[in-house]
Amino acid sequence: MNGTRTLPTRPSDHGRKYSTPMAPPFMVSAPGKVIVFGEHAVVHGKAAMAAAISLRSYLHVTTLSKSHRTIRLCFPDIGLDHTWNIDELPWDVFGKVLKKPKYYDMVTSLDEKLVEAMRPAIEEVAPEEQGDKRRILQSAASAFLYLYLSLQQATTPAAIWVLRSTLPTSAGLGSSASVCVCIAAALLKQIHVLSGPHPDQPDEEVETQLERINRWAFVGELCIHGNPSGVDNTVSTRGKAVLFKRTDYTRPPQATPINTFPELPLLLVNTKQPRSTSTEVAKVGALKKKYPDVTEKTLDSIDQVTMSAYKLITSDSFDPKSEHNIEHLGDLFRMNHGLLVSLGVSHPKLERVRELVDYADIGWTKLTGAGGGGCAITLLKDNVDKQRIEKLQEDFEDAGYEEYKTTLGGDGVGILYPAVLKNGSEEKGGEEINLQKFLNAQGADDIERLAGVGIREKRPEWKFWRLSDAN
Ligand SMILES: Nc1ncnc2c1ncn2[C@@H]1O[C@H](COP(=O)(O)OP(=O)(O)OP(=O)(O)O)[C@@H](O)[C@H]1O
Ligand SMILES: C[C@@](O)(CCO)CC(=O)[O-]
Repeated sequence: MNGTRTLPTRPSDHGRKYSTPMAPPFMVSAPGKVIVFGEHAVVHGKAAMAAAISLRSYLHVTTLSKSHRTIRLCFPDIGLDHTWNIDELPWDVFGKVLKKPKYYDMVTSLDEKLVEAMRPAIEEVAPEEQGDKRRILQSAASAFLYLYLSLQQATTPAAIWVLRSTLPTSAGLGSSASVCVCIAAALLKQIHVLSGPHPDQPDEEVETQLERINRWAFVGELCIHGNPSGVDNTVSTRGKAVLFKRTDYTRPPQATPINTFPELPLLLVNTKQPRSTSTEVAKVGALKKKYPDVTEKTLDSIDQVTMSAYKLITSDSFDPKSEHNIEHLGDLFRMNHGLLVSLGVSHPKLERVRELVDYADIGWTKLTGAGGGGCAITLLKDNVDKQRIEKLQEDFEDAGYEEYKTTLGGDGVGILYPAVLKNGSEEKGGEEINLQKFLNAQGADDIERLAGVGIREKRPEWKFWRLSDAN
């Protein structure tokens, strides 16, 4: 069954009085991330340091009445609009063939039998598309379907899922992880196994909810990436900044919150060179197979760079305004980038960013995320002349690159339940973000204006699972 364009309406779209006990439309949002140190090495059990950014994905879920039996996925950023008939999905594979995992289980690999059973439903997604475009659409659809079949029942109500992101897709800023966190959180919310979020929730309970969401987001990442370390979904779920390490994939990773993550003067530039994380990760895997000793040593060196940066920024004497400290961190940026180049995951367009920054002599640059294109981050030197930054920004524009303004270390996954904002008015009811409004938003600015989390203004209706020491 393919994309129907008309949107079924609920009995009452205007007020919030529903004539049936249907769940109201709700939203989930999760941030992207920058990896400050340690990408790729982290896939091989070394440490990585990453921070959430203010660019985010937003998922809107509308439950339909019992007369509908469809699940529609509408992900306009990537051109996906597909509808499945719920009763035609392979629900029977679980139970008959496989043991259905519990919502609290830790799933660390995909079950080939379920992947196989899902295949016909995935094959019918975007059959008219070819190559990379098809892969992008089908991988997003598989992440959703795998989680949907794992967490829901055949009796699940019909629904429309619309996802829009202010993050660039496939650019190293964790777009896939933020999508997977949104999907995992929304599915868990729908089956009523998430408590909160509410302000006085004890830390232990907050941890349980975050862990639950993160585990399933990781399964979504397995569908998109193949071999994720879990750092992206962990930062996207928890927000702020973490030092992450995973040596044993059958156990939860170590994720040490960095509560004192400094406000660093960073430029974030997208080369707009498309690439896929799974390809870049596979490249390093192949290199390690070919040259095990040398590659392992390179990965160990990245680990040392990451740990050295961690020690530096968590030391009591670290001051982001200190020229000496920033130079130290900058040197570590340069070393980390050089090691990534030697692993073969840079790209001429990323090297061009580094070159332009080096010529301007205003900071230190490294690729961020999987590389092969995508984004670079530049740590700016102290007291850099404004004109030199402006000239550099012109050079970036001339090269066809895009710079993003973002802040580091914001909130992780959040929920807006129901999808209603008061928007400064005390009027009863407030303003509902209905499906059509969400679909009509034009681009990132409009999405943020309509539903944005903590960027333009504090929106108290959005709720987050916050740990007491991370506020
Ligand atoms: N806005 C979006 N809507 C729907 N699916 C998306 C969206 N953004 C990303 N995706 C899914 O995530 C995939 C991109 O994941 P990929 O890991 O290659 O890039 P990334 O997560 O942006 O980069 P990195 O892993 O280096 O941070 C896409 O192929 C698509 O399946
Ligand atoms: C390249 C990589 O290290 C980071 C991608 O953002 C892959 C991963 O950790 O899953």
